[in-house]
Amino acid sequence: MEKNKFIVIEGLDGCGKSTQIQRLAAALRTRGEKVHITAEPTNFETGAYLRRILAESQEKDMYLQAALFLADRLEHITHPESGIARYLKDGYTVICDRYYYSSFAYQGTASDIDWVMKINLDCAQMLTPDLCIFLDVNPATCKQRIDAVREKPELYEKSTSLMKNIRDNFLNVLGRLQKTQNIVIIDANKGLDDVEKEILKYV
Ligand SMILES: Nc1ncnc2c1ncn2[C@@H]1O[C@H](COP(=O)(O)OP(=O)(O)O)[C@@H](O)[C@H]1O
Ligand SMILES: Cc1cn([C@H]2C[C@H](O)[C@@H](COP(=O)(O)OP(=O)(O)O)O2)c(=O)[nH]c1=O
Repeated sequence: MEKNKFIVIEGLDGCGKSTQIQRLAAALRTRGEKVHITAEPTNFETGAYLRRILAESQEKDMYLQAALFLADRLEHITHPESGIARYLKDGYTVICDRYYYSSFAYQGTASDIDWVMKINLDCAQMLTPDLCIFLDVNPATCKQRIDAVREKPELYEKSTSLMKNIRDNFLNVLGRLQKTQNIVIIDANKGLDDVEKEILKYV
């Protein structure tokens, strides 16, 4: 893969995104690439507000949530100093922990998934990733991993059945988008080294 690419890593909470992003970044840096790691929700104001909603499991309308994630995403792309577009322009490979695919899967559980896709994909300044890798892990395994490290589960970590619905949404939406976007689904129910090797085949 050429330099200066926008790579998104997606998957359920606890699927291993953060761990694999660190490993991928290290591998790309060894190849001499400049790498910027980033995540959604962001640390900007809307992202911080969203993290509070998630941590406190606040009752919020799904359409409102989808709009807030979109607002956070727009700032994430366009922020003049630390936005994704700025890093890409400066020659970095950008690796992003979650992007609009998460809005489709999570906010799509209790709202109109097509509306969530429309507001995101129609958005004038929205950047299409060069590659999206979905780490597909059994929801029960993800739930066990989360419960092992969290005192209190967040909004979307409350039950294996909710996580199963989110996985189904991911697979549905990614299947639809695979026709027009570069999307790879990896069986990530394996050891860390095996998953890393599989990811590197596509990057
Ligand atoms: N392939 C794997 N096998 C076993 N444990 C894993 C694997 N990948 C990640 N983990 C563990 O699962 C937990 C969640 O991983 P993390 O990378 O934080 O996931 P995420 O960022 O997707 O929430 C961590 O404790 C991590 O060490
Ligand atoms: C980007 C995004 C995240 N989310 C949710 C998924 C996760 O449950 C949560 C936080 O994501 P994440 O930071 O990956 O989880 P954690 O740091 O707790 O391991 O935000 C959405 O619901 N919609 C979105 O558009």
